[in-house]
Amino acid sequence: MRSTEALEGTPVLNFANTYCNAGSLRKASTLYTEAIFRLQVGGLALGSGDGSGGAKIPAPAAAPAPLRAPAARTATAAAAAAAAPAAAAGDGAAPASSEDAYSAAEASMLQKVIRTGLITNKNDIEVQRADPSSPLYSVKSFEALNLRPELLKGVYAMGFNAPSKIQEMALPILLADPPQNLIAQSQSGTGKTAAFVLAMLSRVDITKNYPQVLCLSPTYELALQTGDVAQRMAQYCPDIRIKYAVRGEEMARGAKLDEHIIIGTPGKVLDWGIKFRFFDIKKISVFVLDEADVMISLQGHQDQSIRIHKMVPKSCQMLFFSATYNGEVMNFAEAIVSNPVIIKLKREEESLDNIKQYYVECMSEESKYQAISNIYGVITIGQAIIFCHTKRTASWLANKMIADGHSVALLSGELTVEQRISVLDRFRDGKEKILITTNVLSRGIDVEQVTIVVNFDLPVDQTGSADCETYLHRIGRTGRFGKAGIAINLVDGRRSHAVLKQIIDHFGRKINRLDVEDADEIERINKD
Ligand SMILES: Nc1ncnc2c1ncn2[C@@H]1O[C@H](COP(=O)(O)OP(=O)(O)OP(=O)(O)O)[C@@H](O)[C@H]1O
Repeated sequence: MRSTEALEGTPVLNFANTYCNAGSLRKASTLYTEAIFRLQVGGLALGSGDGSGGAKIPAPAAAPAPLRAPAARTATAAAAAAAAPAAAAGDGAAPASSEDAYSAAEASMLQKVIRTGLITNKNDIEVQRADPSSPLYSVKSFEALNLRPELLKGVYAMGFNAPSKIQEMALPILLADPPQNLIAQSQSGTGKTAAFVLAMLSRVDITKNYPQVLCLSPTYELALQTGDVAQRMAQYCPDIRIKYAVRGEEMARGAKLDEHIIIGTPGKVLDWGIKFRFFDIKKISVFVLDEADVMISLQGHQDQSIRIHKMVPKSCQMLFFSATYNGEVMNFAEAIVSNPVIIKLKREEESLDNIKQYYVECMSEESKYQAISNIYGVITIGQAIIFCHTKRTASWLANKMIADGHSVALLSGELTVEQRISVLDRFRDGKEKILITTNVLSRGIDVEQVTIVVNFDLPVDQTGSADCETYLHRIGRTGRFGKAGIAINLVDGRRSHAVLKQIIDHFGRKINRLDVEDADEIERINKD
């Protein structure tokens, strides 16, 4: 992961490291936010309504065109006039250079930061069992699991009343005696981490002062996040000790770990377990691979994870968890985990059913901006995400909106993971109402409170054709879980019209035209 490494050694990270090691990434991310603001890391334009949040604000110039009646609640007239991004001007569908490559682990981390609760999934669970003779259980309550009372108390203290769908099926397997191996897949936010953390904690034998449970995470941040869940769940079990094996954590030569649980990244765990022998890997009885697809894919940490996997004893319980597994990775997982039970929670199909889609005819980048101003002038919008094709357009738009008095967060691919986390943290907490972003946020991230998604530029692939999958992911950010959402597509020029038509044809859904100079019409989109 590029960014955290690059920041290591800076005051920002050292300060936050100290905090993270105390076990709370959430607190750390707040510190990052503050530290980042102080240091004004280049490229981050993040502002509040008064424009004082460190944003780069261009000087005001042109006023926006007025709305037709009843224009009583027009947007602030002091529009800024930063130079419009030339590359995109006149045709929002231009296939400008792609940016924002980000890893599945980063996406998962951002997801965890922005999500506030459990995602309830009504879809079916598929269970494949290697040993058909052993019966299948599911639990409807945490009491039924016969947990230590202190652990049960911790689960309830976290606000968990009943197991989630995946937990119903996974927990009996995780806690089974004799232990069973498990490969589990279910979408992000469905309670996987909580499930395996509960298993990790309940498997600890506190009479033995050495590591018994090893949990591997692909990144420093994810390891800390998992540790944070473990510490909260074990808040009434002070006798259970957890150690992070992540960068920044150092041990004296010859020292031995007496913690029960190690949560860490593969490189550090290899160093500690094999090179320095700070713990005896042969005594590990539970091995958890979080984000298993990243950990065992060829592009991921396969070599290191497999080396560790090979060192743990055969009798060790193997638990692989992931939101996704591609076919190859699943085959590989099945090959290295003996007799696994495989649980899959089918993903709820993203659908356009409860999203009202509109397009707005625009002449230029400026008129796209005007369209947004007019909409904001008429209806009250909770939180919105605006997608741009390039980071240049995104930062141009952010500057203009900030200058217009909006509270705007900007998230683009050039930000470090810490910066992205802090931006999302603030947006989730409602500190900014508008999030302007590129495709960095289009996939996999659930922002529950978003009511409007604006495609400032329609999503296109390398050839300039409609990227319908990305379109679905983007507008799927709104209208989740039965709530109605609104998607507005700003269209300028021949090419972007052609892209819009491809999207309409692809989904077979009408996208209505919205006249943003007619306040009545704008008001109606909020009511229909
Ligand atoms: N049984 C439960 N009841 C209520 N909330 C829960 C329950 N289990 C987990 N949660 C909460 O739901 C959210 C998502 O849970 P969790 O992080 O375990 O999901 P996940 O599937 O591991 O997600 P990801 O794939 O992003 O890692 C968290 O805020 C967690 O505290």
